[in-house]
Amino acid sequence: MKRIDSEDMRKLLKVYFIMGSVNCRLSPAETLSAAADGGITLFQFREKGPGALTGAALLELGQQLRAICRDKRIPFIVNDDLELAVALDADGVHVGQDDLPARTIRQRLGEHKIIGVSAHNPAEAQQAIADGADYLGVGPVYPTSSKDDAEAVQGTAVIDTLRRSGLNIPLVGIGGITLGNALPVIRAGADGISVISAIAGAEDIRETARAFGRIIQSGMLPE
Ligand SMILES: Cc1ncc(COP(=O)(O)OP(=O)(O)O)c(N)n1
Ligand SMILES: Cc1nc(C(=O)O)sc1CCOP(=O)(O)O
Ligand SMILES: [Mg+2]
Repeated sequence: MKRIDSEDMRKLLKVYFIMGSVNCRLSPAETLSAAADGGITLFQFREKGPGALTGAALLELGQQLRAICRDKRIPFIVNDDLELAVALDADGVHVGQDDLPARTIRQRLGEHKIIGVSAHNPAEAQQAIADGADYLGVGPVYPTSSKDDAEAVQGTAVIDTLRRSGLNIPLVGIGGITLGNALPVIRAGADGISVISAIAGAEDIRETARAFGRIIQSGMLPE
């Protein structure tokens, strides 16, 4: 099978929800189901941070969330962990600058799986593309409390810089994105937004996911 087409990838990035058990107010299954009903377009299982599950419990949760994504027809991406991704037959893997190189992931998974890479500047982005990335995650755009070791806040300027350097790869902004500040991320050149807390911690998860979709689709804030 062949690599995902760039235009299909851009569509998947529109409302990219990321979470693990530590991010959830409700159970992870309830959280993901509600977000899926609200129209998220892509999901990343990121079981990370204090209290994160390991071993059999990690695998069990992964299987549960994987099944929900299959049922709702949402591609399922695993963060960092290539072996977990293989065990869960994930649709792809996301890696950062301190993780396994995208080239290694591509060699192991083949052409048909989705590979995302975090990039913070044009040099990292160019390397990711050369290594076979299908999309970039760029951030933190705004201050975030969901990642202890996040880089310095970059604002939307980092996305603008990447686009002005001529990069046309599908790209998603990440870090501190909310319904109130998502639009400038898109206007700077991102194809979508990637969110943990604004959806996982929302009072109404389904409606919040839906509202992100409306903003990204219309390029406008709701009335
Ligand atoms: C879509 C997306 N973008 C960026 C990241 C961050 O990846 P990384 O820098 O490897 O940090 P961790 O998430 O592993 O802590 C991401 N996960 N997803
Ligand atoms: C997982 C992650 N990566 C980041 C990066 O900058 O690469 S910021 C981040 C956390 C995003 O969570 P929230 O939407 O709650 O701010
Ligand atoms: Mg990582």
